[in-house]
Amino acid sequence: MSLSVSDLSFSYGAKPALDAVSFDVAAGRFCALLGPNGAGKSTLFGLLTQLFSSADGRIEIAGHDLQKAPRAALAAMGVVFQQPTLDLDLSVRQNLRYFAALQGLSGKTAETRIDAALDQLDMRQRAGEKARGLNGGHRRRTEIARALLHHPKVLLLDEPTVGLDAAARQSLVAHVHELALGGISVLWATHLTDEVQMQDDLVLLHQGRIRARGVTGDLVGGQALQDWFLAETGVAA
Ligand SMILES: Nc1ncnc2c1ncn2[C@@H]1O[C@H](COP(=O)(O)OP(=O)(O)OP(=O)(O)O)[C@@H](O)[C@H]1O
Repeated sequence: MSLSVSDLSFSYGAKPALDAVSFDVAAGRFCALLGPNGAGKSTLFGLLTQLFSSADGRIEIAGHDLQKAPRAALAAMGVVFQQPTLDLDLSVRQNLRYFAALQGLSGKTAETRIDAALDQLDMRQRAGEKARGLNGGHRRRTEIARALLHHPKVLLLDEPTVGLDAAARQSLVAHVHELALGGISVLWATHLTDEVQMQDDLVLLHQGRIRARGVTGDLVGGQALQDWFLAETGVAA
């Protein structure tokens, strides 16, 4: 498994936010982490990225234990956080070059990887433009390209479509599904059911617990995902 989470629990003081969460994402799979506001998605991302840690449970990334071998585990992971993190005064290519340098990539290797990543997100023709001039969808695609430069095995995205219009959302969802088809494991956190496709893996998180997991089409059994989600959580998507 590229990403494996076992028995993970976390509390903010006395307040439990995650309770014995376990799931896996295999290579080449798009896994939607679906849950209403407050479900624990951001807490899980915080643990996966080591913003904080928990003594309860285990996280493995590409076979590396995040507690015991954090450098190897984190090196196998690309992350797109909920809050945008581009430098708006730099061009798309400069934003990627800076990140490549942080990863120890420079010269021709860096440029080749930057071109390849921009191609994957259909952003190569905009490489020279300042990030400030891009719309929200193109900014997000730039951030995803940047997260791919070090060739991670796992890509984490925390509600990446927040603030985007419907067309940009749809395009981003399609691009990231294509990345999964290329072999990377994707964990996509969202509270929006229309971002999930029937062939995707789904982890339904509600009030810190996993309520269901499996292939989306199998879980919903012919219902619309939105109706199933409402029935499972009592919250409209
Ligand atoms: N710093 C914190 N201190 C105390 N409680 C917190 C803190 N951060 C989150 N929580 C609580 O933990 C629970 C899980 O929150 P979390 O932000 O992980 O959920 P989420 O699914 O990401 O929701 P959202 O979509 O609103 O970000 C919620 O009940 C939330 O109120």
